[in-house]
Amino acid sequence: MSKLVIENVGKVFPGQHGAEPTRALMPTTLTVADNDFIAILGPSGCGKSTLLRIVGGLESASEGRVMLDGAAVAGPGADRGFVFQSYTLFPWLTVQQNIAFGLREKGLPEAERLKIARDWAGRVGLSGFVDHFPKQLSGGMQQRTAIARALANDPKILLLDEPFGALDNQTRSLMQEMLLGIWERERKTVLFVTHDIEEAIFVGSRVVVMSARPGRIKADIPVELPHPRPYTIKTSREFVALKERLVEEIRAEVVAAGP
Ligand SMILES: Nc1ncnc2c1ncn2[C@@H]1O[C@H](COP(=O)(O)OP(=O)(O)OP(=O)(O)O)[C@@H](O)[C@H]1O
Repeated sequence: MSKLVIENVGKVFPGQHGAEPTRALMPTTLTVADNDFIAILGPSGCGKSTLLRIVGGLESASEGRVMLDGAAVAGPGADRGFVFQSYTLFPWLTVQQNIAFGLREKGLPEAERLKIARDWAGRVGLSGFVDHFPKQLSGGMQQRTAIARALANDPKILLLDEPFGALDNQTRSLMQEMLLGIWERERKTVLFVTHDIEEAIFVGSRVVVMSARPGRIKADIPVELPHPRPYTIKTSREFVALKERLVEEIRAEVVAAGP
């Protein structure tokens, strides 16, 4: 059964101060199976974030509808876990308290919230940092915390918008492995927006390529690399062939998008 159905979802932003409206997203249809890991690639401004924000209920669609487990999405909710590129932790809370934060809404007693948070801190490699505050953490550790916070709530779907975009290459690579490891163990349904072709192939079970603005889906390519995927898979023949194909797809769109 489909976990998520995005049905002819489009977005037009009204023009500000008499300007023309902006079409950010052409009517787009995408069906996501339970436990799928969809990487969404596309040139800057093609509407990737807009699509993700509509699924997250942070933005309303101008047309079409989003169904999650058969129910229409009508706003934000704890059944969707969001992680953004910029660090969004509460600076006055520790790592453990940040991870536990969303669990309040579930009405769990504090001891249980903190236990779940400690467990998730361990799963993202932050066991020794539960009492640290965000300003004491590197960017990578802050994003580990944000991912743990999103997952601690046990959402139906995880929505990641360039979560590793601000990290250096080495950290980014470690974060990809961590996220993929969690997915391989826990089997979550994930929508993951990225600019990075290699990242999309490494983590994704499908790569969806969007066209230049206003975006629509121009290719939907299964990644048939086996799991578990060690980072060395990035130099395998299959990986390199898929990367070459995607470079061509994206290049055409970046050229079409213009400077
Ligand atoms: N609130 C808004 N009001 C008006 N226009 C907007 C708004 N949000 C986004 N847009 C426009 O919609 C288009 C799509 O934006 P969006 O951020 O979804 O693209 P993106 O593919 O995620 O880009 P990037 O990869 O650069 O983050 C862009 O032209 C953007 O300027």
